[in-house]
Order: sequence, then C-alpha cells, then structure tokens
Amino acid sequence: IATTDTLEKNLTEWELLALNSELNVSDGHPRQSLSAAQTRIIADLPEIFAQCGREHPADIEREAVRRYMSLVKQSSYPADRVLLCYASSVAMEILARALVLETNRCALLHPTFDNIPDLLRGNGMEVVPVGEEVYETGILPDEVLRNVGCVFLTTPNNPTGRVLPELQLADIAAQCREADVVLALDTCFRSFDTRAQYDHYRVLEESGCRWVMIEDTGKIWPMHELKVGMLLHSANVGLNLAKIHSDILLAVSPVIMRMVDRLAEDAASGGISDLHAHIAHNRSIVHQELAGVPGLSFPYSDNLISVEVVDLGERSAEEVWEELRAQNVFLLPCEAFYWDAPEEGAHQLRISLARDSERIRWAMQSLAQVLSR
Ligand SMILES: N=C(N)NC[C@@H](O)CC(=O)C(=O)O
Repeated sequence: IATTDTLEKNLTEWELLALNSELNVSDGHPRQSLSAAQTRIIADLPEIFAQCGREHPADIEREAVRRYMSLVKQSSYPADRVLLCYASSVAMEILARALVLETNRCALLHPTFDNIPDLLRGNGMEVVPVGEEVYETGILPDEVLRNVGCVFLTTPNNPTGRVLPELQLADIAAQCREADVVLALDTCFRSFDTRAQYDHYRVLEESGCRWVMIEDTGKIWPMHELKVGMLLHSANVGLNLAKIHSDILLAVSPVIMRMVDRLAEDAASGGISDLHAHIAHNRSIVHQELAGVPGLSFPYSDNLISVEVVDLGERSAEEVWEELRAQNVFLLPCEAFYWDAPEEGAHQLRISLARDSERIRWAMQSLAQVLSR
C-alpha cells in the first residue's frame, strides 16, 4: 500500500528518502571509497586552495576543461564556447529558459531521468516523447521533427545505458539542421562507456546544426557533490545562453575546477579503467546475488553506466521498495523514468553501482530475501 509520502514522487524525491540511510543504492551520485590517488588529491586541497589565490580562474578553468575533454576523448570541443555551472541540472535550466523564448515544444528521449522533462515543463515547454529506437534508426519521426523547436537526447541514456552511435548522431544532426531544430545532448554518464566517446563535437560541428551539449563530472568521482556541469553550444545556436548563465552565476569555484583537473589527470592514467572494472564487478554481484530468484530479468544487459535495472516481473516495484525500506535498504523505483508512460516502469527497480562492493552485496541479499517471501 503506497503511503502518502510515496505518491507522485519524482525520482530525486525518492532519492532524498535514501540520502541519510544505512544502505543507499538509490541515487546515481558516486559514493564509493576514494582510491589512493584520489585520497592524495583530497589531501592536496589546502595547496589547491592556495593556488587559486595565485592563478587566474580562466587559466584553471581552461586547463580543467581540456583535461576532462581529453579523458572522454572529445578533441573537437569549442574551448571558447563553454559555460561552467554548479551542476548539469543548472545547465539544463539555462537551456530550458533560453529555448522557451523561441519554441514551446521539445522532443525528449523516453525513458530518461525525469528532472529533464520537469525542468522543461517548469519553463512552460510541452514535452513529446522520442523512443530509444532512434538510436538504431537515426531517423526522427517527421511528425515530431516538424512540431518541435528542440530535440533533447540523453546518451548514454539513464537508466538504460543505451548509447547514440556516431552514424545515428550524424543523421539526427542533419535532420535537425534541415528542420532548423536545436539538438541538445545530455552526456552525464559518458565517462563509463567508451562507445559514448567518439568525438561528438566534430560530428555536431560538421553537421552545421544548432546544437547544445551538457557535460557533467558529478557522476564520475565520489566528491560529496563537488562537481561541475558544462554547457557548450554551436556558434549558430541563436539562444542567449551566456546572458541567462550570467543571471544565474558569475563563476564556479576554481578550487573545484583544479580538483577536477587533478581527478581527470589521474583518471586518464588508469583511474577510469579501475572505475570501469569496479562498476562491472558490482554489476556481476547484482546478477550473482539475484541469480536464484525466479521471475526476475535485467532488461538492459549491455548497459555499462553506473546503474543496473532489475525487472521484477509481476511484482510491484513500489511494494518491494517499501519492504526494502523497512530494512533500511533503498533502491530507486523506475516509474518516473517513464515520464510519458509510468506503468512501463511499475515493475522495475534501479540499483546504483557507484558504491563499495560489500554494500551492493548487502543490498542485493536483502532484495533476494524480500523477493523470496
Ligand atoms: N537535479 C537532480 N534532480 N539531480 C539528481 C540527479 O543527478 C540524479 C541522477 O541523475 C541519477 O540518480 O541517475
């Protein structure tokens, strides 16, 4: 029985319930222990803080962005068209505020994390769904393309992990160019999947379409929300993004930017492959611990991002969530990812894999025990 506090929750409100709990495998923010190299970087924060008093912020920002983009192999990013934000959701809010001055309808990938449609709708936009099949076909439905001012795609997608391949990006960008529609990409999870690391900016710039890209360090490193969102755009985007950005902030902290620089440097010299191995190991723990439970399935098996979805078959995800909550274990019900057809997620729970492995094991042992009742 859904208690009053579980009705009509957005995903982040579900995640808030888990935030101060013993076993939070709900939100996709990294909470695993630091590596030795990351511990050294944190120990250097006093020196990093002192450097920020001696160096120009622009130099620190430029170097950190360069290092991050090098890590995710984006060599053609426009270094002079980067707006830094406190979070990728701030970048999304800026985009939504700019878009609504030119169009009142946006096409958005379905399913995806619900703060995206909520931010668009909160700015007065109507949001129409586009299925993940466009990641295979590279073809946007004409009835969609002719009736929106923006197409917004998440790649890798959350929670499915589906990646928009290079050829399909090129085809979609060409369609957006021809229809004079802004193409926006949210790539928050791209560091987990090398299939999402072809040079997107070269493809976008070559297409000539009006494009906006959102990058995010918040899903990569366990920095207690010390992170940066990046909003990049084409020269011809024709949206007053910089002006709206200036309404919202002057600058992100150079301390965070220098920290990101150091973390990206370590990641490029082995840290990111260690992270991939850790996530893969945690995914295998999920599959091992649930192997004996009848009626379950993992619908997104080729997913490489730091989450895993389990389909409970006939079982209600919210009822199982409640039983787990009684044991202080928190997963994430998936209904709200399916923002245009919630029933499609009514039997799915998402597990965040960016945790220490024993926590994943405990949480899955609790889930197996609840499901075998
Ligand atoms: N602004 C919001 N609502 N942030 C939450 C978001 O970062 C969590 C997320 O993306 C995930 O759990 O997969």
